[in-house]
Amino acid sequence: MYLSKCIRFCLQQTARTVSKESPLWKRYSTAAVQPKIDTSFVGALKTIVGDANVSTADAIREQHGHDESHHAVAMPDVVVFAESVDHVSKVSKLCNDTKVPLIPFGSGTGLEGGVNALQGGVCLDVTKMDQIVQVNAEDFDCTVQPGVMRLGLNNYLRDTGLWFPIDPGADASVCGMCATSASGTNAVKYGTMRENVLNLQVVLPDGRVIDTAGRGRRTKKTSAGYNLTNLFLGSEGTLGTITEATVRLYGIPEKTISAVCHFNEVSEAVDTVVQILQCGIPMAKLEFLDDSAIDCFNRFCKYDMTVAHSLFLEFHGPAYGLEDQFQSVKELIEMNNGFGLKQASDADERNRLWKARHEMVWACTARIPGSKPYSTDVCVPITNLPEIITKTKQMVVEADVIGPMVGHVGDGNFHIFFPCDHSDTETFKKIKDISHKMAVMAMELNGTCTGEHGIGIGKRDLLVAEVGEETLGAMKQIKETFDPNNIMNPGKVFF
Ligand SMILES: Cc1cc2c(cc1C)N(C[C@H](O)[C@H](O)[C@H](O)COP(=O)(O)OP(=O)(O)OC[C@H]1O[C@@H](n3cnc4c(N)ncnc43)[C@H](O)[C@@H]1O)c1[nH]c(=O)[nH]c(=O)c1N2
Ligand SMILES: O=C(O)C(=O)Cc1ccccc1
Ligand SMILES: [Mn+2]
Repeated sequence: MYLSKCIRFCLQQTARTVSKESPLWKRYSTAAVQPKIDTSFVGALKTIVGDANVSTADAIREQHGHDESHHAVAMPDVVVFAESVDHVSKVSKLCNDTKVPLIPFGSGTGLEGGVNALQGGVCLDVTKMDQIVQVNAEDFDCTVQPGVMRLGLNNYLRDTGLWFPIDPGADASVCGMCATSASGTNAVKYGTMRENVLNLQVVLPDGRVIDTAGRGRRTKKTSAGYNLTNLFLGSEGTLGTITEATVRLYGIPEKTISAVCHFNEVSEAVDTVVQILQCGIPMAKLEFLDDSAIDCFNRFCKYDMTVAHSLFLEFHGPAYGLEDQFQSVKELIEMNNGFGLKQASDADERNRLWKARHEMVWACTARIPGSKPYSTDVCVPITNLPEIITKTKQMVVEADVIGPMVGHVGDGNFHIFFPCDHSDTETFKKIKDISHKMAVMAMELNGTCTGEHGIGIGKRDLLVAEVGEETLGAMKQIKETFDPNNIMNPGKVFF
């Protein structure tokens, strides 16, 4: 009760209603940066990284001025392609000395407008730094530069029998995934980036290069000082540029079982999930798709899957015992009136099943040509999932908008995939309203407004409601300590 009162109070205080006039924002906001980008500044950049690595071409700036989300394009003044840590360090120092915004760019697959250059400035594209620095196969870890993509890393690792399991739907850069604290369908078993990063090399805005756990450290455990690694996970380019990540790896499971089943009621599907987790069955993936999501991907991928609320399940492990886990889950599905349980018979069928899941974003945006995804991304403790899912589904039906529901329900995390077209102002208003109500409801249920996509531009007004005014103040102090000139991705996370 107290929590919910506090959240309502905070929301009244935030930008949604009182915007930057709030005393809260006056107290904590950092001064806006005025870009000073002229020919001599561009010349200085060229001296650092070479002429070919600096671009002011409109097409390149446009490409770097947005991610995959619906947020309006905001072009940087100039795009710089770094080829080394030294480049990143010198460019950062130049921007800091001249108070020019600096926005790190991974692969632009973010969903909260993270790379959009709200105040112009320099977009620092790190994709050319694409070396896998080290693989310590026996220790189950590896170190990568910021241009290494998760799928490329897994291709490289295949012969070692190891893999990196964190799997946001897009093929993102591993360091970009650090920056947003990403996760995906495998988080139920393997966790998110927070549980899987051992060390980060970061270039601070003034050009200093630090290793968050100390140079070369890659232990599973450490009690040495503050956890700076975790500070940079989810920092969304606002504290520094990540130039190396040391991440955990896992053995490719000996056996994998994938399956799908259906339910007539949302509540039956979600109750099944809660019971599977409460029984301690070690699932690898546990994904929910509602009837409207299945309908979308049947149309998009020309599938003929039963149009009903569905659970997509996967088990990883040694061959011994895995079938028993499946049988236990089967019983729970039957107890909750689930039907049509079907195991993928081979790797091809399994890939087909999961490809369909990962195509969902595009299947939904295809429903409204020209639309872009609007990210809703709430996460609650698992016992509160049935309530929020049921109420959210009701809101979407009542508003009569296209809004398929897809959830990493094994983590208490789910999305409504709203295809968003800004020119349809009436629908946009409805989408915004449902999204806001979902976030408030999640917070009232001890959850978060973003389980995996981040705050970016879209959820800045919710951050204070989520963490409270004092905690937001502490976050702002950290920001000011690392980035006193507010050059790092200004306007993101905080107003
Ligand atoms: C179809 C589809 C499906 C999904 C998703 C996207 C899409 C298009 N995502 C979102 C996205 O893939 C995820 O946020 C990635 O972590 C973004 O990585 P990029 O390399 O693309 O970062 P991108 O370049 O988009 O940058 C994102 C943010 O990180 C910062 N940044 C990037 N690289 C940095 C670096 N080296 N140092 C410091 N800051 C840096 C940027 O400044 C920005 O603020 C997702 N996510 C998820 O968690 N779960 C999911 O299920 C999905 N699913
Ligand atoms: O597919 C997912 O799991 C995502 O996180 C992608 C997503 C979620 C919500 C809106 C758009 C894209
Ligand atoms: Mn997701």
